[in-house]
Amino acid sequence: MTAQIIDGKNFAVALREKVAEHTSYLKEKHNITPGLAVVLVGEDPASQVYVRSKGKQTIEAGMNSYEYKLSADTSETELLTLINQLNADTNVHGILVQLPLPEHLDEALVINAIDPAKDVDGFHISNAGLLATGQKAMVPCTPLGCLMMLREYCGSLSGLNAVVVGRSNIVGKPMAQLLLKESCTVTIAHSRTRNLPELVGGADIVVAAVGQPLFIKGEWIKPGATVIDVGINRIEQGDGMTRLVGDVDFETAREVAGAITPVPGGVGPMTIACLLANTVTACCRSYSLPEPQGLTV
Ligand SMILES: Nc1nc2c(c(=O)[nH]1)N[C@@H](CN(C=O)c1ccc(C(=O)N[C@@H](CCC(=O)O)C(=O)O)cc1)CN2
Repeated sequence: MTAQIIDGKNFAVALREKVAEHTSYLKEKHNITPGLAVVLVGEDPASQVYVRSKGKQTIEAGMNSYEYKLSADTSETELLTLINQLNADTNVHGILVQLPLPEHLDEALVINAIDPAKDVDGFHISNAGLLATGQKAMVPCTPLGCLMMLREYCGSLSGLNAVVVGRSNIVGKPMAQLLLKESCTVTIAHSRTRNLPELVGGADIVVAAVGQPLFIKGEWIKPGATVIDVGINRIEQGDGMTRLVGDVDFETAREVAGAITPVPGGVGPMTIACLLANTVTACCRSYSLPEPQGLTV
């Protein structure tokens, strides 16, 4: 059996279309344009690419994009002052601070300074708590994108065994909460888990977010399982070139799985599409307008 490839690029195109449709509805019916502010501190090359892409896709969806590029030596006070200004700005419905931050900045302090209603990354402690208690939250973009694709491929997830490999606040933990909310039986594993091949072997759904290239092997996977690979790792090819791979050994896994996301072109494109979706959701909530179907869970 060769797995069906879950094409995240197609999913992202469809989601961005929904976002653009609702944005134009908000403009026409309510004279509101959703606005997203993205803050980048420093010159990390990958972050610069992601931030550029976020700005471009925000504008393409018809929303307002506000970019703030701060030098790597920006102080915590300067960054918090900017966040407070954005919190108070009624044209800004979503605020995002690109991660990772330079080491001298306290990530938790910075994230928790964002107004939770504008926290379109869903990283604020209030949103994490709301999600963990099954209440309406801003849902982190990468897990949200994974869940949207899983629902489409598996239909009902109720009763399925799901293993999330990875325990980060950004992906692993919220992913596990979302799957639990879908009535999956969820196991959170990580790089130190002792019987990982055995656990993965019992899973109908495997979400790999461990941050280690090719960590999960095809022979661990249960035949027919759905595999979602969140990893984005650049590895040396041997000829001086680098190649992007996930946390799953795609070539062996695709021979066993029922469906699998590739890297690149799987989860990654959905992350930015979900960010746009969260911005529209945050905008609607801020005006107590009905939320559009299909932009969140
Ligand atoms: N504040 C945030 N910081 C970071 C997040 C986040 O969600 N919020 N996630 C990542 C980076 N990221 C978005 O910010 C992101 C990563 C990857 C992709 C993507 O489309 N990847 C492509 C491959 C791209 C490449 O060639 O390098 C793919 O997988 O197909 C989009 C967004 C960390 N920081």
